[in-house]
Amino acid sequence: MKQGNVFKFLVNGEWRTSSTGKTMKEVTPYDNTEAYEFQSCSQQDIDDVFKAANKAQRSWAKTPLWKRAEYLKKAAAILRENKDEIATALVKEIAKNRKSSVSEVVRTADLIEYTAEEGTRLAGKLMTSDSFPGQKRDKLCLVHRVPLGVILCIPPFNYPVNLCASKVAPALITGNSVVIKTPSQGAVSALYLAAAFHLAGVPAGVVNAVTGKGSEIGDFLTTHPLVNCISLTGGGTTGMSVCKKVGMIPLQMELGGKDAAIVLPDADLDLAAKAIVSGAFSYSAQRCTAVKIVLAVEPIGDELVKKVVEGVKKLTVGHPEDNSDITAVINKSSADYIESLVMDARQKGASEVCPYKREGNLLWPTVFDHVREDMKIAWEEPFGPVLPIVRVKSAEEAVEFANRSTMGLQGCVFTNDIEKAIHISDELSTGTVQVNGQPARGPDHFPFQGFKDSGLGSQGVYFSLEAMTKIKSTVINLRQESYPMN
Ligand SMILES: NC(=O)C1=CN([C@@H]2O[C@H](COP(=O)(O)OP(=O)(O)OC[C@H]3O[C@@H](n4cnc5c(N)ncnc54)[C@H](OP(=O)(O)O)[C@@H]3O)[C@@H](O)[C@H]2O)C=CC1
Ligand SMILES: O=C(O)[C@H](O)COP(=O)(O)O
Repeated sequence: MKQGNVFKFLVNGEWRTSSTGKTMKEVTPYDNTEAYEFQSCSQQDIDDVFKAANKAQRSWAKTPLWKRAEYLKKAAAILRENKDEIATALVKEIAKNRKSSVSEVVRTADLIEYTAEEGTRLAGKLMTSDSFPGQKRDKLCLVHRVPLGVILCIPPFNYPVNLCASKVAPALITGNSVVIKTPSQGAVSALYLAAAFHLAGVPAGVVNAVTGKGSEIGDFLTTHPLVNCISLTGGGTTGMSVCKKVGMIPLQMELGGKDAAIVLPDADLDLAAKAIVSGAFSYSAQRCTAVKIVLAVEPIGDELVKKVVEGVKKLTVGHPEDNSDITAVINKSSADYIESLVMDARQKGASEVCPYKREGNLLWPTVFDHVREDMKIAWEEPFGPVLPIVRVKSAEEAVEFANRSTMGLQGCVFTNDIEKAIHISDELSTGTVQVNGQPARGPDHFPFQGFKDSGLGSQGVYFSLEAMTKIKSTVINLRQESYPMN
């Protein structure tokens, strides 16, 4: 998959260099040294990839389901065998700490195996006409779930292996072929995922992967006539712009979040503080499901803030190879953006209870208390280690505040009163509400969806299987009614 140190792209079962000979280089987030070099795919390359995917799909769809499942299981085993090498790529490309990088690979193998199993159970159904008023039982409807065709899978930088597999595995088991557009930061990690399917013996053209900048090849990819579905995880701006450009094809969009943690006065504050620290700062808060705002219902504000600050002080800051909790954010422009939110909150008088500090792209975990709604940090998604805390007077005020966000991915509520928790869950405009726990996508078979600007459709193994298939029915019109008897 590479020539010298330069990685190739995967087309029709073959690792190739770009037709233009153009490559691009990627630097590590933590010291700006070269991480990898890979192909900058041209429109010609992309055309070749779609043609191959389109051609391979029909025979793949006719491959028995048990056999497709075997390929997936083999790919999962290959990932497990190579978890350390793939983790090295994750460490270098996206500065995820080593332990979390290894778990991303293992979690991905689990996800692929689970998808293989679940996919073999995805059955159609038989419907009969006599259940509808006035009808006789003279029509049998065979309802099948059929593949969509070629799925364009676009993962983000923060889970280039796992969020790629969460699209590829359900697509393959349901008989689709895939074109992976790797994220520019994280491209090699995603290529390793493609390589696992290639090495597992998946037929040529079924799994393809292109590399190149989204800003250069994104439009050509997403508007290509041979794309039958796009599954994208990324920022709201990217998602929205893709939605506006593509025609009438199914879309699965997992976009940004501004997940709120609502802490009620009767909550177990130790539990809440622990979940908030872990939820807000894991992988330096570069998770769509990170806790991005705390709404502390008085009078527990002071006590909660004290416990959160104690937890934050225990976080380690440094190099991903040292398993630091906080590592460099993805690039300079991200660090600059986060800093601009910090300066805005500082200037407008928020209390900096865990102070901001920066060395290059490494940002120390920062907590602002007494954040007000005129501060940008109350609404924006920093995608970096800065946590705003807002004091509110009631649960109703907390819900109203959270619902003013344009995003609606997840939210969480801490309380010992399950009735109140259910009521708040009913009221929050988010795809998921966690009770007494931090927001999280996993376990990966749970449904995962955003309301409002946070997305379109649902992910999660079974829900992705549904998303990557469509219903086809064959109606058998009988000359006489059919009532099977014992
Ligand atoms: N809801 C969820 O599940 C998740 C949401 N996110 C959100 O993603 C953002 C951070 O991830 P990040 O990777 O920076 O997001 P981006 O939106 O910048 O990129 C996501 C993916 O889209 C590609 N892309 C960029 N422009 C286009 C285009 N015009 N057409 C097609 N593809 C394009 C990128 O390629 P390239 O890298 O080459 O630009 C990348 O592969 C945050 O806002 C975060 O909340 C992240 C993870 C999960
Ligand atoms: O990409 C993301 O940020 C995720 O979908 C979040 O996944 P996680 O909750 O497992 O970190």
